[in-house]
Amino acid sequence: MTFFAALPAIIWALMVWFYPEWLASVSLSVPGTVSAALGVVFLVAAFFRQWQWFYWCAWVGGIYATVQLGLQQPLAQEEVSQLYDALPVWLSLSALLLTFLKKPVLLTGKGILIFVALATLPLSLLLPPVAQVLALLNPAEVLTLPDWQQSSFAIGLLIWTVAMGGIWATYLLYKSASAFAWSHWAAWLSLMVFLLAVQYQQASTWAALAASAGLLLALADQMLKLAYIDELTGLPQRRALMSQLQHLRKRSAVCMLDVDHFKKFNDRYGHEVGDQVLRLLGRILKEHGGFKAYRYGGEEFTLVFFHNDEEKLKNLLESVRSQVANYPLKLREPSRPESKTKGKEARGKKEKSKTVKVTISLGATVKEPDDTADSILKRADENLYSAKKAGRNRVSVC
Ligand SMILES: Nc1nc2c(ncn2[C@@H]2O[C@H](COP(=O)(O)OP(=O)(O)OP(=O)(O)O)[C@@H](O)[C@H]2O)c(=O)[nH]1
Repeated sequence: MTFFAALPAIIWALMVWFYPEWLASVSLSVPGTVSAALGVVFLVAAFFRQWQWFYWCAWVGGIYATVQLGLQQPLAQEEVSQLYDALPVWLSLSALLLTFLKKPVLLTGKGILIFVALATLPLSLLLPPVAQVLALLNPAEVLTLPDWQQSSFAIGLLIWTVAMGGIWATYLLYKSASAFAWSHWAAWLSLMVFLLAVQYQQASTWAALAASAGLLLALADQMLKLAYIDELTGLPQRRALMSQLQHLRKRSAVCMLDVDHFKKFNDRYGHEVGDQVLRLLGRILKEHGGFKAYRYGGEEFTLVFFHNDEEKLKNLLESVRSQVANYPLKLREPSRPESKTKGKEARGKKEKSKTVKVTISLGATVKEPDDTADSILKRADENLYSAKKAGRNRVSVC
């Protein structure tokens, strides 16, 4: 789903491919459209203190400014054509570097330096010697196949864009990347597509707008996650649950679930190991299927079922309970050696690990016609209490 941040770039690429005449016919006459779009991303990112977005805004802004200053004349001029050949190299190298660079917080010396460099370094391409060197590396030039020269697109550039874009997108899919990571790919793609569509009026403006829209969508996704997703387990949290419970279908059921003796567990193995248990539980619930899981708070989770078949409900909950109870959780020895020498000795030996098991109790109830969010949660909680009272590590449904 995080792929949606790339949609503006994809739409822009499809428009260039299928309806280039449409691009020529629509005039973006409002002055400063791109500055306004990047300004919105800046403002929203600053408001929510999402500094990482600033680097990509600077990257888009710097390249857009360079294009405006250097590429608005006929490509036949030598300096302009050198800049045109140098741009794909610059775009690709800097985008990859920025993706993999460990970025500091913006408001530090290093952060500000990187930000300023991203915004201003592309302007160095306007100096003929720099553009000349990069133009020599131009992969598009190397890949240009003479027979295809008649095409309206620069074929070498197209092959380069598809190849690099494809490898990058496969990597993002493989990594189940965030919307933010997709927005980087999208910003790069938007600007590469601009180079392919350089002959069309206002292509650079459309490209920068598509890149900004991708960044803004990724920012919206981040905001939703901050508001609705629990960081520790990756499950939706209480706010999302309450909104789901407001629109519960007629046939549904709710279950409250709680880790048994979690306080003792925390006291014995430490809070970090406790967190490990909660993360594991989150993963089991997410992967189990048959319900939607939420972290209610602390060591309590809520499951929402979209049916009210009690038999099916009991079987599912029993399956979750036994999966958790039988999961051997491997713990690293918590005690760290006091001295470096001891540490080395310890690392030389095989790392000791200990296996522990945790159990959960579950209380569920099916929806009644006049139930509210609070009343159904209260009944599920009472059933959870019964399961605890009956000895824990069990399911109570009624
Ligand atoms: N590690 C960790 N512990 C948490 C977190 N949230 C809540 N806890 C701990 O969960 C424990 C809950 O303890 P209790 O409510 O007494 O429940 P319990 O010990 O599980 O006992 P029963 O529910 O009766 O089986 C407390 O010690 C909290 O500090 C968290 O995010 N991480």
